[in-house]
Amino acid sequence: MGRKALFGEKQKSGPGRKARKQSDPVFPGLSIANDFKSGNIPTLKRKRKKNSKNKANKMVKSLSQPKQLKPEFESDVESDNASDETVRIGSPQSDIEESNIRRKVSKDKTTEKMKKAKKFKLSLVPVPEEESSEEDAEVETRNLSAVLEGESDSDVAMHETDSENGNNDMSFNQQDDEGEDEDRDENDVTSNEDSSDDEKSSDDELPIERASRKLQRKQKQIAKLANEELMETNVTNGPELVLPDDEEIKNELGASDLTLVKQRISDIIYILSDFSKRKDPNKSRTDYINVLTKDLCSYYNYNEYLMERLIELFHVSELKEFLEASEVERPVTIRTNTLKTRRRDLAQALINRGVNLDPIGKWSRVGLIIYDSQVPIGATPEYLAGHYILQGTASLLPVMALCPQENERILDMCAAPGAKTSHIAAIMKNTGILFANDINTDRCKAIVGNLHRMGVVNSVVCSHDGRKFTSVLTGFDRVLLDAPCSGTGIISKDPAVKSNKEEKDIKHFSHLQKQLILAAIDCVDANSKTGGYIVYSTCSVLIEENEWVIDYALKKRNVKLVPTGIDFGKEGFIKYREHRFHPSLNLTRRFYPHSHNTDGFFVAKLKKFSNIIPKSSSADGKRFVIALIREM
Ligand SMILES: C[S@@+](CC[C@H](N)C(=O)[O-])C[C@H]1O[C@@H](n2cnc3c(N)ncnc32)[C@H](O)[C@@H]1O
Repeated sequence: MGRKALFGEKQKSGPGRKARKQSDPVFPGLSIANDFKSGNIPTLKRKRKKNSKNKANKMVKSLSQPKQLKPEFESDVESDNASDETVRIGSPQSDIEESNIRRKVSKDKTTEKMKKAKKFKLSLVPVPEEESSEEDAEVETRNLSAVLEGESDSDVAMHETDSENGNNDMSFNQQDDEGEDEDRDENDVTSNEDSSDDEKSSDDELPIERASRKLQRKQKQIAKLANEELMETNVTNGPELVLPDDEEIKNELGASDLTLVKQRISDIIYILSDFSKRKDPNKSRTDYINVLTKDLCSYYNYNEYLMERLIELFHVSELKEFLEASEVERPVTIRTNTLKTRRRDLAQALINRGVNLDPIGKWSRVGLIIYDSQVPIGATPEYLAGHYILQGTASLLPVMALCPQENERILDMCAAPGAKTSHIAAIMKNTGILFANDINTDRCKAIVGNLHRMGVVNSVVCSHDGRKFTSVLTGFDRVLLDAPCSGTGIISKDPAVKSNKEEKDIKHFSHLQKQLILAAIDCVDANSKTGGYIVYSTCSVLIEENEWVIDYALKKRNVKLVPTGIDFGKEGFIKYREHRFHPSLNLTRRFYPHSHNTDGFFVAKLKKFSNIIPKSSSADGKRFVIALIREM
C-alpha cells in the first residue's frame, strides 16, 4: 500500500535531467588548452589533471569541428539580441563571444528568475552573491519547493522536462546551469565560486566537506534573508495601520478588490499578537477586534455572530488558520466494511482500478485515504458490493470511542444516513442487536439502503424523536448520540453554514442537544455487565454545542467523563470566558481542520454509574422545559 499504481504509461516529456543532451561547450578562454598543450599545469593533482586533460581534449576536438547552435539556443540569443542572426561559430574568438553572450543571457535570466523565486518563496531562497551561487540557489529553490509541496524527485524532473517543452527560456537556463555545474565539478581550477573558501580550506578537502561548507553558507544566507523579510513585514505593519471607521469599512466592502482588507487582517493579527507593544496608544483592543471581525466577515463571507463566536474560541493567529482550512475540502476517505472484506484486499482491488490510496494512519485499521482515482469512488463494483463506505476521518472517532462489544444491545440515537451505524455493526460482527433511530423518516431510508449494501443484519431501523426514546426502549449497554448540530466543523463541505447559522440556531441546537443527551443517558443501563457508556459527538466546534452540553449532563445525571481512548485531538475546554466547566472536561476531545486535517469534531465519552435520576434535577428539568417553551 502506499505505492502508486502505474495505470497507463506516462507521456514522455523529454530526456531526464541526467540524460539531457548538453548544450555546446562554452570556453571562457583558451588558456587552459594552451597551458595543457604546453604542459604548463604543474600544481594540479592527478584527478584534476585527468579532468583537465579530458576537457582540453574535448576543446581541441570542438575547435576542429565547427558547430551550429541548437535551435533553442538560437531562439534565445535572437530574442535577447534581435540583430544577431543565427551564427555559425567557427573560430575560438567567436566561441568566446558566444560564451559571453550565453553567460550574459543566462545570468540575466537567472537573476530575473531568482527575483521571482524570492518574491514567491520568501525566506527559502538564498541571497545570490555570485553567478554560480545564483544558479545553485535556483536549482535548490526548485528542489526545496518541490519537497515542500510533497513532490518526489521524479516530479521535480518532470517539471524540468515540462518546462523544457513549454518554455524555451527555462530550458535554456536549465541547460546552461547544468552545463556550468558540470564544468565546476570537472575542473575546480576554473571555478571562482568557492575560490575564497578553497583558499582557506586544505587541498585535500573531501568533496562532501566542501559541499557541506557550501550548504552551511547557504543556510546562513537563507536565515539572513528570512530575518530581513520578517523585519520588512514588521516595519510595514503595526504603528502605520490606521483603523477605518464604520463608514470607511462599508465603502471598502462595496469594492470588489479585497486586497486592502486582507492586508489589514494580517496587520491587526500582528498587532493583537503582542498588543501592549504594537498597539496604537489611542486605540483599545476592542477597536481592533471590531475592525478585525468586520474584515474577516467580508473576506471569508461569515455573518458577524458566528465570527464573534470563533474569535472567542481561537487565538487570533489560530483563527486565521481555522478559517483558511475551512475553505479547503478535506481528503476523501473511506472505511473498509470488515463484514465483507479486509482493508488489505480492498486496497489491492482499488489499486487495480487505478485508485491511489494509503491507510489513514496508525490509529485506524479500517480507514483509507484516497489521493486520486481514475474511477468514481462512489460507484466502483467494490462500493456497490458494500466493501466500503465513504466516510470522513473524524466520523470514525465516535464509534472508536464507543467501543462496541459483540452481543451487546446498542442504540444509535440519531443514525441517518447510517455511516456510524454500519461501523458499529461491523465491530459487533453482526451479533447482538443494534437500534438505528432517526427522527427523519426519509433519512431512515438511507439507513436501510446503507445497511443492506453493507450486509448488516443485526439492526432495527426506527424513527422516533430521540428525546422520547425512553418511552420506546431502555436498558442499552451503549448509546451513541451523534447529535444534530450547527455544522461549524464542516464548513468546507457546507459553506452556507458561514452565513446562515445565527444566534437563535446555535441556541436551538444547544437546547436540543441537552435534551437528547439526557434521554441518551436514560436509555443506558448503568448495571450493564459489559458497558454502561454513552458517546456524544458533534461536527461543531462551538462550546455551546459541546462542553456546555456535557457539563450540563454531568450536573443532571449520574454520569462521569472517561477517556475516549483516542490518543490525538485537543483537550476540551474547562474554562471559556466567564464560564467554568467540570475539570474532567479535559477528557473530551476536539478535532480541527487546521490541526488534524479532519472535519471539526467533538467527542465525549460518559460512563453511567447509577440508574437513579438525581432529584434536584427534576425541578431543574421543569425549569429547563419552561425556559425552552418560552424560547420557542
Ligand atoms: C449528524 S446527523 C447523524 C449522522 C449519522 N450519525 C451518521 O453517521 O451517518 C444528525 C441526525 O440527527 C437527526 N435528528 C435530529 N433531531 C433528532 C431527534 N430529535 N431525534 C432523533 N434524531 C434526530 C437528523 O435527522 C440527522 O439525521
